[in-house]
Amino acid sequence: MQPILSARHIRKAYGAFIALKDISFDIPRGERHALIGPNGAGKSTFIACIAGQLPGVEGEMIFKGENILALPPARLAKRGIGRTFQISRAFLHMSVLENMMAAYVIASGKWASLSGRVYAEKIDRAHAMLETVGLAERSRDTVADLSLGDRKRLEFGMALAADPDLLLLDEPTAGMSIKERHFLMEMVAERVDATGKTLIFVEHDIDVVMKIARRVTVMVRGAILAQGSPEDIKANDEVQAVYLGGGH
Ligand SMILES: Nc1ncnc2c1ncn2[C@@H]1O[C@H](COP(=O)(O)OP(=O)(O)OP(=O)(O)O)[C@@H](O)[C@H]1O
Repeated sequence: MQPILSARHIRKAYGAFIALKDISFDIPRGERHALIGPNGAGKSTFIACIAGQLPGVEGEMIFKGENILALPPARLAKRGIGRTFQISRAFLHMSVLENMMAAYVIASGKWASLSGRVYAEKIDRAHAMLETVGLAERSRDTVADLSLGDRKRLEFGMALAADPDLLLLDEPTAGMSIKERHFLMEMVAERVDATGKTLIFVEHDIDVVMKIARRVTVMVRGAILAQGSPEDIKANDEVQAVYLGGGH
């Protein structure tokens, strides 16, 4: 099967510093793929390259057969690439339901002309998504009052509102307790599989990676060190030496 995403010789420099040296790999449709590696390896830079958030990226990023490297984030969203964003400060004092509604309105691209029927339909979808991400009981609460774990669930639900084919999550579990991390990522995996999406996520917790990823790419200093199943990666001596063994 044709991969949903093919990175070909991706190179990105910040001034004189080369953050991504020559990254090439394929992601099959429906895969749950983890990017791991020590701090500064280039994981976030690579995610930002796919999401169209960085200028001056060289190479080719083929998504569903089209080179998307020069496309701005809004066009990428339309083509089916989604990522989570932190809920901005201005929205923290709105309710959970209002934030989810906003995500549906933004995803539809119809800002100004919400007819009563369209509005009712979006409310229904927003309620259904809150149910899906386990926040139905919190719909009237203010986002600022949510726990970090619940806020991440909401951000994930908001990213799903655009129904992306490829979902990018950059350290979705950062700052969470071990229990919350597993709870969030099990829900993410279940949703990704149930809706036939493809997932690329950056994760530092190797236990979460082992449980959630079907395949893992290990990055070190802007290059790929290893790629394989979570079991292969854990057993790889080089990966143990530079990352998993704790010597980083
Ligand atoms: N805007 C920038 N300007 C200059 N250098 C940058 C910029 N953004 C990132 N870098 C550098 O590029 C390298 C890769 O950074 P990146 O954030 O992609 O790594 P990472 O693997 O995601 O690290 P972490 O796990 O710490 O988030 C780092 O050395 C970082 O300092």
